[in-house]
Parts: sequence; structure tokens; C-alpha cells
Amino acid sequence: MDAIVKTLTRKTDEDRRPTVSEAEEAVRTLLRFIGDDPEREGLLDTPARVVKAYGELFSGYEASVEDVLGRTFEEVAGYDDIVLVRDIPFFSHCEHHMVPIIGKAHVGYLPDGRVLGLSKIARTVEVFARRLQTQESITAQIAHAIDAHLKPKGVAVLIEADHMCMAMRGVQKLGASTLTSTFTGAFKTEPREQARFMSMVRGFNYPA
Ligand SMILES: Nc1nc2c(ncn2[C@@H]2O[C@H](COP(=O)(O)OP(=O)(O)OP(=O)(O)O)[C@@H](O)[C@H]2O)c(=O)[nH]1
Ligand SMILES: [Zn+2]
Repeated sequence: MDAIVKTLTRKTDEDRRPTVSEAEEAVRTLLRFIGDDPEREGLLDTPARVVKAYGELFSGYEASVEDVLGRTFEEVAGYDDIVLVRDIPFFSHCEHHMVPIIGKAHVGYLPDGRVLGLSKIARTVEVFARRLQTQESITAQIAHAIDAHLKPKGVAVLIEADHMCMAMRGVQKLGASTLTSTFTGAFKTEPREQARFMSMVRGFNYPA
């Protein structure tokens, strides 16, 4: 019986995660595909470098938002107003063309007793950005992850980003930026809270 279950659940060859050397071979194939020679001196170490770089650029697949958002704290002297971390820079890659999305995330929430370490907000952005993405998905994933783990009165996420697939190729519109937002709780139901979030993102530029 065990053997049958094992056979049925055994991953097929296609499901298996490729090895490092298989990934490097795929890079060599792409190098040949674009018309270059993977055997020339300058490209000899490139497949290994690309695979290593991919480990960093797509580290979000290994990262867990549960680990990042697992620790919250309460001792904030009764503070219960908006907490906003704005201008969080990120690099992602679009899932359609695998080229960069370069953007900034503004993430706010209205605490309900508990708060997050501020760095954990930026780390949450990293977890989702370092995967193949659409801008809409990153925006929604950040908002819903914070909502689920912290259970605040509301979460607001605004993302502004430039898509290199629209700048370097295709329609070639360098400088066109895309804005996406997700609001939960009070930010969704109360226009005043949403407006306050937007004015904090845009408005308060304290003199240096
Ligand atoms: N909604 C959304 N679309 C995206 C995002 N990133 C890239 N795209 C779009 O995905 C679409 C893919 O369209 P296709 O027609 O299948 O691909 P394509 O022929 O390469 O399209 P062009 O970019 O218009 O040349 C394009 O319109 C891209 O601009 C994103 O984050 N969100
Ligand atoms: Zn794209």
C-alpha cells in the first residue's frame, strides 16, 4: 500500500527542482539563443554568476512572511494612530517578461493595540517583491499579509512603479509609472482615513 501511495505521489521529472548545473546549462542555452558564444572567455563564468544572482533576485520564494510578521508588540504608550512607512524602494520582476519592475511602496496601518517593528514592513515588501510578480499582486499580498498577521483596524498600501517591459521593449514608454493601491478595514470603509493616508504619503515633507 505504502509503495502505491509513494508511486502516486512521487514527483514527476518535470516537477523536480532543477539542479544548479542544470540551471547553468539553461543560461548557456539562452546565451547561444541570443547569438553569443558561452565558451568565449568573458562568458565562461556568466552562467554561474547568473544562477547566483537569481538566488538573490528571487529570494522571496524561500522567504516566509510568517517569520517576518510573527513578532508584534504592544508597548507604545497607547499610540493608536496611523503608522506609515513610505518610500520603501524595491526591485521586482514582472511575471510576463522576467524583466525588472522598479518601484516604491508606501505601507500604512491603523493599529488595534499591537504594532509591528518598522523594519518588518520593509521586509514584507521584500518577501513579495523578490518573486515573479504583477504590481497588482505585490500590492494586494503586502496588504493582506499585514492584515492577517497583525489584525489592525486597517491597512493601506500604495505602490508606484516603473516596468522595464514597458520602457526597454514593447511599447517603449520610459517614465510611464503605474500606481496601485489596496485598502482594508477602516481605510476601505472610511474615506477620511484613506484621504489621511494619501495626504501623509504625499503631503508631509518635513523640512530637513
Ligand atoms: N496588469 C499588469 N500588467 C503587466 C504588469 N507587468 C507587465 N504587464 C503587462 O502584461 C502584458 C502582457 O501582454 P501580452 O500581449 O501577453 O505580451 P506582449 O506581446 O509582450 O505585450 P507588449 O508588452 O504590449 O508588447 C503587457 O501589456 C504588459 O504591459 C503588471 O504588473 N500588471
Ligand atoms: Zn512585463
